[in-house]
Amino acid sequence: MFQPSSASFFSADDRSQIACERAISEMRYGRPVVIEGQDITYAVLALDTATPETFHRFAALANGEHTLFVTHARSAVLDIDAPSGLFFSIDGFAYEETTELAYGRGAERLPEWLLASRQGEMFERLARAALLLPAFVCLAIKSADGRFDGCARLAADTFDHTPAAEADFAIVARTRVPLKGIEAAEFVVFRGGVAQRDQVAIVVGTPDLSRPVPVRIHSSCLTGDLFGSLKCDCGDQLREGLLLLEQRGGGMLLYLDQEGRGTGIAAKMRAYGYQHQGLDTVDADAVLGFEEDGRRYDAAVAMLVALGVGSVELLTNNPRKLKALEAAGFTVHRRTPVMGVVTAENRNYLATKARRSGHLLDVDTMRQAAE
Ligand SMILES: Nc1nc2c(ncn2[C@@H]2O[C@H](COP(=O)(O)OP(=O)(O)OP(=O)(O)O)[C@@H](O)[C@H]2O)c(=O)[nH]1
Ligand SMILES: [Zn+2]
Repeated sequence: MFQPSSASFFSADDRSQIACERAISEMRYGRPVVIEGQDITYAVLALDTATPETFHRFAALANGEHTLFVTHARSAVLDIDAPSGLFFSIDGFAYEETTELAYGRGAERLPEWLLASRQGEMFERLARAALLLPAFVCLAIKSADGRFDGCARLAADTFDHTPAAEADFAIVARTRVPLKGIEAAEFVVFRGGVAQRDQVAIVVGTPDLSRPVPVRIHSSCLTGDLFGSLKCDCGDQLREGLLLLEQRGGGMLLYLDQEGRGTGIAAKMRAYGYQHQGLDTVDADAVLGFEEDGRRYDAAVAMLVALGVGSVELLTNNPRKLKALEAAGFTVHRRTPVMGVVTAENRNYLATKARRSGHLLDVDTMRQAAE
């Protein structure tokens, strides 16, 4: 018979995990959340989902003591060196002025600021988990401050517990889905991670698990994968990758729910807006407060383990994926490049990835090969 290990359904770790999930959900609804630190407790409002009305309500309650948290990447865009981000004093700032300061290109006056300490990294991770821009209106409060009664609360160190949750994935369904040109494809659906979103692995053929398994780890790209956007090479890589797996006699493609390098479709479209103004893919993300590439591969690791894979041939040009798998204990037997087609529209994007993000791409050779 099942014996509960304690009198309560939830363990302490469960509780902090739940607090975190609730806070993320509340943020996406545009409501303030209380974050209890060892030294300071903050009420925070994610600017991405705030409205002028909620912003001004928060500001009025704050009596001018509220600040704007921005990340290291955003601080650097504003020419300030702040390793863990910083807090701007925004007393008297209107909503539009604050959003401009947080992720616009025309911030006219920089108010006084204070460096953030470790809490900055926590704010950044929270925003990433919520798929929101990493900019928060903050107010230091006493833990029992009645002004924020009813708000979701979480402990600042909650994220120290989440890596386990990020890697907790279970298979919920697997079934055959024949694809164009690939008769033997099986979709294996996993559920888990912080947001319990579903992720899919596509097993092509019958890979020999006793040998290095050909694996492609692909981050979702709605525009490229589905609509054939000319701005990137993702759709080509997706289809090329699957065909390559078939040619190898079997392999696996992990289709990770990491739109926009994990920033989400909304942030990616904002970044495209800045790219139309002439910024490259790295600088456009930085204006929005994002580091160059903050993707984690815990889900990929968990999926490969569940599928019985130990050693891989990795189909990628991205050395970070290689490092992530090696750090998780996989043997990367070899790396095979996956090339899309170079076009006038994606040439700069690919060149930026090679030049600034360390991708192993020789864009000129690719273009000549395509001609
Ligand atoms: N933020 C941002 N994301 C982009 C942009 N263009 C494409 N993406 C995203 O970048 C990711 C591309 O990921 P992957 O297909 O894993 O490719 P990769 O990291 O380039 O590595 P390999 O293809 O394995 O060499 C997808 O999540 C896209 O949605 C952009 O300009 N800005
Ligand atoms: Zn893409």
